[in-house]
Amino acid sequence: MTDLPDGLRYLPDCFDRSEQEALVGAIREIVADAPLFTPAMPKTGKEMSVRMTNCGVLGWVTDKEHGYRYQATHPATGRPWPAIPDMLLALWRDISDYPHPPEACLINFYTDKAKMGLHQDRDESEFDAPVVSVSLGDACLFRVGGTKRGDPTQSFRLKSGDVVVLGGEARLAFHGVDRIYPGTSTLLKNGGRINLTMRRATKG
Ligand SMILES: O=C(O)CCC(=O)C(=O)O
Ligand SMILES: [Fe+2]
Repeated sequence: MTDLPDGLRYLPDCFDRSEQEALVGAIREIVADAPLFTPAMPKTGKEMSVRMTNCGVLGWVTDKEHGYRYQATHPATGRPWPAIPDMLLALWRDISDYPHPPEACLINFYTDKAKMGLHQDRDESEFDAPVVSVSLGDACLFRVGGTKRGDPTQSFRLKSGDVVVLGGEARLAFHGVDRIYPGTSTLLKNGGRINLTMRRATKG
């Protein structure tokens, strides 16, 4: 991990165990109101291996018909997304270096076999704000490269309580999750990994 792209910050152990437990409690409440759904790729309709939901005034969704987008309501219930928990807003205030709050917090749930292909987060119209990512539960192998798909990549392990910031030059860095390491955390009763990414979708 000698030369991480400029603007990528890795903040290990940002949340201690009791804070992680509090976050999981808050996520459980969110999921009770805004159930996990299975996202599908635009056009092909191929389902992703993660399940997801959101909190915030906007949420990121995707389906075969309408593709990647942010919207104010849950695709299945039609209800507004629940609020972003205060602990996450506090993290954003502390580390985002951006003067407005995040609008969306995407919640990804990975089972043992789930992964996420290399991609850029570019459905936002504000790239001055970073994407702030929190990992909970089982560790994963995270891959990050440059701003072009073919750029060299490097991989490192993210564990429960770690935070990654994709900002500055790295805001549009390609990244993905190659694999989950089952049984590496006791945080989630049934195992798996939760990733939270706070995003600003519109200009402040
Ligand atoms: O799970 C992760 O660590 C990354 C998630 C991600 O890149 C995304 O939701 O766009
Ligand atoms: Fe991403």
